[in-house]
Amino acid sequence: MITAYTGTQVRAAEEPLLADGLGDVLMQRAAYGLAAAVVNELKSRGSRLNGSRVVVLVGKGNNGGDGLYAGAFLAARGMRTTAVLTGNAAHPGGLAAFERAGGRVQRLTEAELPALAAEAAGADAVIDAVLGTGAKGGLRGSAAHLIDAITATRDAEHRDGLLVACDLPSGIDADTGEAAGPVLPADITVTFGGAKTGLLADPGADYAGRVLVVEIGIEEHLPAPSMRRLEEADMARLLPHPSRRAQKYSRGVLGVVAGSENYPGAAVLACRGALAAGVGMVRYLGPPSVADLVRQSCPEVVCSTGTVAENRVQAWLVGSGMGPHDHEQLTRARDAIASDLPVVADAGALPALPAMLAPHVVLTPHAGELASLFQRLGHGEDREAVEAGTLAAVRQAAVRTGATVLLKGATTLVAAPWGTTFSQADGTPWLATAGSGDVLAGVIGALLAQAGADVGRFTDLGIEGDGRWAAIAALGAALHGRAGKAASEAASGGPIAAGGIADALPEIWGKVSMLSNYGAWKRNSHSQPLR
Ligand SMILES: NC(=O)C1=CN([C@@H]2O[C@H](COP(=O)(O)OP(=O)(O)OC[C@H]3O[C@@H](n4cnc5c(N)ncnc54)[C@H](O)[C@@H]3O)[C@@H](O)[C@H]2O)[C@@H](O)CC1
Ligand SMILES: [K+]
Repeated sequence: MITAYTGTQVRAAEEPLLADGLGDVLMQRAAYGLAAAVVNELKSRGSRLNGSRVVVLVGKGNNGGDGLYAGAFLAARGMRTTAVLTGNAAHPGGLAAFERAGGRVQRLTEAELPALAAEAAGADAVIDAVLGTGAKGGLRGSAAHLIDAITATRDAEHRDGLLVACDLPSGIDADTGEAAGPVLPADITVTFGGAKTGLLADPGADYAGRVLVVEIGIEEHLPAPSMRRLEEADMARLLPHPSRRAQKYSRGVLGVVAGSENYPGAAVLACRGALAAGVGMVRYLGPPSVADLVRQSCPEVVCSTGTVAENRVQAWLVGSGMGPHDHEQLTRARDAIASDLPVVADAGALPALPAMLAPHVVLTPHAGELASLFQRLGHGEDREAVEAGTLAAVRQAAVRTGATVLLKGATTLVAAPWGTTFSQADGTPWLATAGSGDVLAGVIGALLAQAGADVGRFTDLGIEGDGRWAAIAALGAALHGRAGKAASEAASGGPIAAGGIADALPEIWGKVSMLSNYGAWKRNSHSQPLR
């Protein structure tokens, strides 16, 4: 599991060591990890280290101190290293070490700015150490102008020197991932003690590139993470496995209220997603013409008639491919939400939600749908505002609705109404295709239907109480993302259609389970009932 923390959490974890006078030791560890990452990356690019040109952009705080000590390590390895001091001061110990190692120091002035920007744009590597967790707002003044000029020159001259962010890209909010000004987009972010939440939420994640965590000795003082990302081993532990005596009803039945005369395909894709994700049975409720199509496309699905109350299921999926005029379907969606069973509410169900929901209701909006939801709740965020602050938006939506909210995007975020947040980035941009969300809703619905009463697999991972609904939604996003990626890879990196995501999913599930000893134990352990 990748865990992430707010800047405040990391700084609090540093406190006991700072009190013991270990501040400089922490900084040297951080700087050494940063320098090592630069060296490794330059080597993997085939660059010669000796004589290569490195520019360190240095702010006046400890982030700049990290950058200066890292620059000193690199200068000592024979790199031609320049530190550009963007503030009116610099970390004294770091500056002295940098100069001792033979680094060149330049103060940023308006007159020098164009030459320094050109030097940085043409360098083999730039270390961005202007602002870290102590930043208040984004880059301003000459530091902001310098970043703009470096970006413009790199673009104009097609330069691709390595860009490395020290702890986080300067100007990104460590907690929220918001960017309040220009930001240099990094190839790698080397972050210290633990990932910062802002690196795992867009737009911060967009600017961070690959995130490497360097241990500096504060880790045992960190509290419970403020954000988590499920990796393969976690997925394997959370995936349900049928017990030897399982039968279709005990494995979970998902009721699907989706599709309409206008969008019949959404019902099919939602059912295909559910069937691929281990559910015992799918029951479909909807207009007869859509039911016919579902029967033809997925003969495994049982098409039922009647009301929600008349159909026995363990969870509901409602809303995919439904519009505001599909009154009968909307009534079913509302009844399902009121049923006390776990529900995934997608697309057309989102405008029909009651004011207050519960965490076992999982909403799956994209940014535009979340903005509409906010507007109905009487708050003004538009789509742009949601995209500029995805983490704050998803958390607010969860708090305001009381539901678990999954915000779809390049980085998918899931927030429980209190506490737990997940960030998954398992997919490929090819997943942005019509019907992809219907498959995702089906996958999450199937996992909700299989949730049962076994909370042990969640608490084993430190996920308590109602946080498990968010974990299930994150697991669904992880499976969906990886299946999409696998489908594209099977097409040599080419495009995928939504149905292909469902087709690729069982193999992903199998591989994830197989790679985990826990999964193997669970499959072979006949005395362990699922539910
Ligand atoms: N505290 C510690 O012991 C450690 C800190 N580390 C590094 O220290 C960083 C945090 O250091 P600091 O608390 O000094 O904070 P920063 O280095 O992030 O920045 C704080 C300084 O920048 C100024 N500043 C804040 N916002 C600004 C803005 N928008 N424009 C211009 N100047 C602004 C502040 O007045 C202050 O002087 C971490 O990100 C990490 O890189 C690491 O060395 C590990 C150990
Ligand atoms: K930085």
